[in-house]
Amino acid sequence: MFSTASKSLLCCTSAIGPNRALASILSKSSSVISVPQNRDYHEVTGNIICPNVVRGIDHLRDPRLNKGLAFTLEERQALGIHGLLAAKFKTQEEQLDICRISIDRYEDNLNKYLYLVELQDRNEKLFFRLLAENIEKYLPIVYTPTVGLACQRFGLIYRRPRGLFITINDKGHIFNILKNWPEPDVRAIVFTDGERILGLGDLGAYGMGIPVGKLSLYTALAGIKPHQCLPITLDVGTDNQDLLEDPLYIGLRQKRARGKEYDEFIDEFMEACVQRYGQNTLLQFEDFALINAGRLLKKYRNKYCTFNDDIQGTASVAVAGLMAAVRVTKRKLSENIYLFLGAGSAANGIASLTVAAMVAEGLTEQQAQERVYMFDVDGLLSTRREGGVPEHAKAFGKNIEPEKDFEACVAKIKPSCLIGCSTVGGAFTSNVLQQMAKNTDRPVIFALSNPTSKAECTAQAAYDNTEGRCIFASGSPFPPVKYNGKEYHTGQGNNSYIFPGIALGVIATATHHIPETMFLTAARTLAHYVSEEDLAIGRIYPSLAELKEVSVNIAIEVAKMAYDEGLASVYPEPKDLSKHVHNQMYNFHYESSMPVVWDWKPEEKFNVRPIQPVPKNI
Ligand SMILES: O=C([O-])CC(=O)C(=O)O
Ligand SMILES: [Mg+2]
Repeated sequence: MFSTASKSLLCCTSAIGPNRALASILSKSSSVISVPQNRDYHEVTGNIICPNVVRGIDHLRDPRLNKGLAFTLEERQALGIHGLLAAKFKTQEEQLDICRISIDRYEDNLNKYLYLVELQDRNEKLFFRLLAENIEKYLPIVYTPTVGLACQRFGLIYRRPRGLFITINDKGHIFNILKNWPEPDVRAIVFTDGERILGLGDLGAYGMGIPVGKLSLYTALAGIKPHQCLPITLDVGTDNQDLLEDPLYIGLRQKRARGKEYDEFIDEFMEACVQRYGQNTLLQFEDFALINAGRLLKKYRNKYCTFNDDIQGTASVAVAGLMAAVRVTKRKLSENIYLFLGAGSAANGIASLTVAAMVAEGLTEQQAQERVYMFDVDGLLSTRREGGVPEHAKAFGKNIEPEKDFEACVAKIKPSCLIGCSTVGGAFTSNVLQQMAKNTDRPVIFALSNPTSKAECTAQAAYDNTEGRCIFASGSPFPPVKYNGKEYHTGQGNNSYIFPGIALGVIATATHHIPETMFLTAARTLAHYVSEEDLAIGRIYPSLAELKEVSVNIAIEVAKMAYDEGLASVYPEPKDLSKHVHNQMYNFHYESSMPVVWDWKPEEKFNVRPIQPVPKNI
């Protein structure tokens, strides 16, 4: 049986390229350098290029070296590629124009996605510069929401592999697989087990698009060098029956490993990562299901340099939005009543960080928790309901009358902030939204589930049903809203405002673990970026165009905190942290490929004695 995903036909660009393995097998941990004999291999790892093992044509075939028509005449001749390119010499700017024109020709976003994937495989610097300079335009393609579609269609669009697939069958050998990754200087690994891909559910090995997309933002937004980033999918099977029957499915065709087998696998993975790349390697959990996300974070957070983006990154961006909204509602965080739809990892992460922010305003933890309500598939989290309150959300259960009807709940509890983390598209009905408008003068409404189809309501619906009085944010982008003759540009409360900056700060200081307070620092830094102009057009986040600046500033604040709290391992502490952070960053512009030539004068300072006759039979 074909899944819906694989049945739909696609017209796509070709991304086929030579599938050559890259050269260096240089393991930090073993400090053994082995240079493969295969002539097709060459030594290009990270910033290090060994010219004696890079053949001329590799400068065109290797995406990290390729500049296409931007190679100068001198470079073409010196590298032995003259004649392999058309006569025209182009600047990177001219190439960027061509890229934009080419992408604009596609109407279908998935084809735009494929063009960009192919560009990344062909010319890395051009890809990242294009993305970094056109964030508003291309972020929704390489990232949410289009990346969600790409994951659903992954079996069809899978061409050149990117990242590592480690399966449950590799248990006992994970370190050996990590050794196959050619880059010796990985600083950050984003990994998923594919069980909760955005709001789309269990996509198994098709989830690989997510770590790849997240790491594209590491580079484009925070300038983390591409060779320092490694995307990994942990393939432990899938419980998605549709995929198990999909002939195009590329993952293990078996049910998910669970329990002891799964836990041992993740334990081995975490340990193998630090064994291969060092104790300070940043390990970002992405799109794990509720049953694993929270407990694994708790298990590893003080042992490794790790965080869960869906819990902590999402929490940080949501709290930043709530902080910025204070300037409009004139209500302190501790004066709101919060109702969450969904009581999963994202909801609990946001709720906990909001509690921390309310405590910072002067409430006790208990007083702060009393202001937070949650509603899940079984209704309001009431200690009196059948089955009680799930363990992971215990802090937010209330001793009140159970309620299974969400609309009734919104009327009864009268929240001033409604936060959707339910993955139920359209769950904020007109009635719910109208009730929010009755509850308070300026209701805060966040529809955070991704991608767009899973958002709890659209931006337009939120404005239409609250007489334009709401403060709205969503996880996926929405087009501008028109209300009462005015246009509003609502913000995207997506963790992309947070994780690249956190990662840069952590990497630049080699922080050995990441405390919760770092996410509060990131939230405050982000909230400071929201200008009066942003608020005037309905946006409680800075524009996506400012994402790079925001990310670098989050990194600097995180770096400061790492030193203040004794978490950094880069010593001595740099005098100028901002400069230190900037110094680590990727250069999006082409650099010269000319061999470096320098003066070298052999000096014969000594009078060498004449060669003596060599005695025989020695
Ligand atoms: O990827 C995104 O857009 C945000 C996120 O982490 C999720 O929804 O899981
Ligand atoms: Mg996620």
